[in-house]
Amino acid sequence: MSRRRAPCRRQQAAPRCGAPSGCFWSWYLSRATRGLLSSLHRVCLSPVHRTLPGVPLKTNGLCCCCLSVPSPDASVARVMWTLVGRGWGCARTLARWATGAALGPAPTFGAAPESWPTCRVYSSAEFKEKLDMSRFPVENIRNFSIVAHVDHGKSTLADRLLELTGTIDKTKNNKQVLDKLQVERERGITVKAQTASLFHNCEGKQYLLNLIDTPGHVDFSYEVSRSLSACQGVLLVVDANEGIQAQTVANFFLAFEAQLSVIPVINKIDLKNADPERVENQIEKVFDIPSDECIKISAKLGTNVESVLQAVIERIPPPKVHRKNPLRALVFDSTFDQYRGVIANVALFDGVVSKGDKIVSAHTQKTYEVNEVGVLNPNEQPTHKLYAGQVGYLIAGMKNVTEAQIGDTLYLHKQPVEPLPGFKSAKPMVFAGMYPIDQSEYNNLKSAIEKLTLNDSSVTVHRDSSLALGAGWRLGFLGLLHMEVFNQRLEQEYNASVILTTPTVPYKAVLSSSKLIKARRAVQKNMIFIDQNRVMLKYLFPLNEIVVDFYDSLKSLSSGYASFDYEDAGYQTAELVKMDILLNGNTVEELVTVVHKDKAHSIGKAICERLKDSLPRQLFEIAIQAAIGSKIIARETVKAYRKNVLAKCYGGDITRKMKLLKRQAEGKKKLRKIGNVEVPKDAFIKVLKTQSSK
Ligand SMILES: Nc1nc2c(ncn2[C@@H]2O[C@H](COP(=O)(O)OP(=O)(O)OP(=O)(O)O)[C@@H](O)[C@H]2O)c(=O)[nH]1
Repeated sequence: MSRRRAPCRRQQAAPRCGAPSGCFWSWYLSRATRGLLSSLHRVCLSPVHRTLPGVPLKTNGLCCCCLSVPSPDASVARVMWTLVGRGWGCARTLARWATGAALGPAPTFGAAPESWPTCRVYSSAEFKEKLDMSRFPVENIRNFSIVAHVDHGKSTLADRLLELTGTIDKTKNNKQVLDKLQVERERGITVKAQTASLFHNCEGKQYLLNLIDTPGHVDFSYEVSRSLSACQGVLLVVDANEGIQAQTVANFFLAFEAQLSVIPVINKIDLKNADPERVENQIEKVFDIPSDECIKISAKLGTNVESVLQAVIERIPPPKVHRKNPLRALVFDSTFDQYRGVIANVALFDGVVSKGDKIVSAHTQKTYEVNEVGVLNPNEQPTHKLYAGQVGYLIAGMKNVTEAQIGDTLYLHKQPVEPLPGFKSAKPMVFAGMYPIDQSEYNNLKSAIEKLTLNDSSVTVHRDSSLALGAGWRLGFLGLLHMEVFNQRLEQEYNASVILTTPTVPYKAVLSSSKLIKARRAVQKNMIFIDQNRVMLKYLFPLNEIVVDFYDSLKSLSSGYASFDYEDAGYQTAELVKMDILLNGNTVEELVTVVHKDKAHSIGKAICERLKDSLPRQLFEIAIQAAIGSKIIARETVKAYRKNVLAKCYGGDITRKMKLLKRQAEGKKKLRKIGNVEVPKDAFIKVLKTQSSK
């Protein structure tokens, strides 16, 4: 007897009813509760929905319609009809889920209950209206960055702006939401500029506010300068207690040179020691901005943050762009997604771009088809099109990281345009060698470095190799923190472990045996009094003196009050020496360093001591020496020793002896021979670590 199986849910006829009835919604909920609720969550979080009168958001992402009606079925129905009635096609998505129509034709809606708004059926084209960015004419767009000195509250202010515009919920967990990277969360600093598009309703007009939260530390200033290219204004945030600091000045001048509107925002007015009036005076004196233009806020408590939004609309001009011209889009940032390829952040200076368009990269001249365009809200939110003046993202099947250059111009196929100026390339200040711990990991590490440098284009990469550490790269960074963060991101985001060699700075050497070069210490260039308590000092320093621990020493000496910024002042003559490390008279190439003459002895001694601790004793004595030219400045000795692996084998079994000797021979393969001395790889790593901590 054949058994008939009960029809599965998908085979059951989906109810097609007009007004939501009990059975319709029960079926709907039982079938796709999870998917539905997550969809509903998005709907309710959508700023569009937020603007519906009488539908305020609740903290868990659902709107009050969902929460205020006792029965979940009824609440879902109510949300759907409310949305439909207001003309938002997202109800169609709900209906698709409700009837299983994602697998078949879209459902037809009948009349809504009398007390609810009238509904209509949306075609799929109309459905896309929700994300139709054409509803933001150029005059309703404001593109701005938040810039400040470290910890003055940029990310906290960004949180409040996201909350005020309904982009995120106001919950305890929503802190520094634009600091998305693990390294940012762990270190509590921003290292990567992040974009968010906010939809804001002001006096009956819908505004599109594109906000870029930037890092404050000097090592990431390249992120700031790039972000400013997509903006017409900046919020210059100044701590009401600390006042103007080094990066405040540096960032102001970046914005000033780019001719952007600057809105000074004095933050942390809630602090006990806050003195906003003093900071106002500083701002007037140093930047020549009238003190009445300063907005005093507490980003933490949300005090007066609405005035910031108002000022953004009133004081920052809309972008000057032409939508009717052919597309001209600047790639100002990009990331790599292993499934979708390169995701390029673009600012549109002219024209329109939509899914399906054929675009060309001015840099590579390659043509691509656009798979997706959208805005960051703050997560990716696909849109139908992006228009000139807007900032968003674009995915166009670029699978290779070298195809998406930051600063590149994208244009439509067969409609070439003059490329945008792009960006000045970053000038690395600190260099270090990077090697895989295990050479078999070389290709994986190569791919990881390529992907990460796509997201951090200020790092320079050149291939390098070392006899001790194998094939690797020579990387250039903007500072020591930048180097540490890059290394940490490699580990956290790409699961790569690497050996980083001593950070060094670039030198220009005149190769002459007789010429000695006169040393130069820091030279004071000028001194400006910002107010009664603050002074700005300018010095010319040897770069090597400041990259490693200068910042920390300055902070501890001044109890945290002094701040520091630097820029490249070109090459200067200095009394530098090349220090060799010798093992039994043979130079160890990996440990050759350039050091200041006065520090050569202490550094040489430390390296010799560490090498002595790391070298295994061998059959002969090993002399470890630090030398400048032919002059030995430090020496350590490793005493002779013979390890007799057969010592414990008394007579007998020859196979056991062979095994022990074989194991010893294998161990020796991991050693590098310098002259007659065998050096394990670990020894190099330990010594290089000492040098970097010096
Ligand atoms: N009391 C007080 N603290 C604030 C206020 N705004 C920010 N903070 C605190 O200041 C610290 C730094 O805030 P962030 O928003 O991370 O500063 P940031 O400028 O983004 O920092 P970086 O991106 O690393 O330069 C955090 O501990 C915040 O809680 C404020 O208005 N009042």
